[in-house]
Amino acid sequence: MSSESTDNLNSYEKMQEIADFILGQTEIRPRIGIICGSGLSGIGDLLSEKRTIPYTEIPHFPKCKVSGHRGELSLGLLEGVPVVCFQGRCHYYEGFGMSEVVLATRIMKLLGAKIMIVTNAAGGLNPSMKVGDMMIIKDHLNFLGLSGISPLRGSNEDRLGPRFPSLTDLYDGGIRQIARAVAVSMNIQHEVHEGILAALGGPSYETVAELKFLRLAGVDAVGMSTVHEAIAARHCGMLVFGCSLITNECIVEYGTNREPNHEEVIEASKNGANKFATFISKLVSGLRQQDTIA
Ligand SMILES: O=P(O)(O)O[C@@H]1C[C@H](O)[C@@H](CO)O1
Ligand SMILES: Nc1nc2[nH]cnc2c(=O)[nH]1
Repeated sequence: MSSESTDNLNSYEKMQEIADFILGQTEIRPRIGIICGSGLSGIGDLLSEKRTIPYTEIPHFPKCKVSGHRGELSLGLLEGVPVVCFQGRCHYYEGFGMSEVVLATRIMKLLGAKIMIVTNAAGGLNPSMKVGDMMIIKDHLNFLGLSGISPLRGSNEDRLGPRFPSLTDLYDGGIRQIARAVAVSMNIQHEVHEGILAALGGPSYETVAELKFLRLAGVDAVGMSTVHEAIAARHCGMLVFGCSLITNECIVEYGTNREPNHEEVIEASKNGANKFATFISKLVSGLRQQDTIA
């Protein structure tokens, strides 16, 4: 499929076909689905009894092309929990339609996942956040969604969820609590923040004026993804946990001669990837112990 916006993946039957194809490749029946952000595909390397499928082999599946995204999924056991890990995502700015952007989310639901863990690389706007820190997403400000660009636009698929879902407490409070406890157990609580993610359209980074505006609005970190998947996950009844790796400090002053760039984002996520992956795998272990995935 081309990366042009075809937005033609709304068909439940097509999604079921994709899910059936994946289920036919493995005995793993995932309880948790993970979406890996830029440079964070290493989470999938921690899986045992792993079966990896390149997106190019999956019927109808869009092919993501941004560097830092591997373009494959892995099914296996993480801390003994069956999971599916999407190592690479499609972004709206690439030209994909929203139904392609959230396809992985809907597929994990059809594979049987109850919880979605969604991750991304984000710019740190809150001055207390340093490159390499993590931010548990407490809530989001979705600038695309506020103007009607939604994965739920179009006729509703009732087999997935309701026409008018609520997004109150979208990022599950119980899972966030477990994540905070994991941070303490790893002695990284000073590096693990909790805050508001703003989603912008990208692919350009933000202007100084936009960042000043976002700061006034209470935003802690800025990204180009994640919120659409979170909305689609809530729509189809999954619990959502979101976590950002802070890959760059937002430049909120003029004339500094500093600029954000994707190479810096990838470099920072490479450096932070191991700790981030350990944090996510310990969270999965915590979810198993609390029977959240039963
Ligand atoms: O897939 P994510 O949201 O982690 O990727 C971020 C947003 C852009 O794709 C890119 C910007 O550097 O990283
Ligand atoms: N919008 C946005 N997304 C990012 N992803 C990684 N860094 C950034 C950033 O500074 N801004």
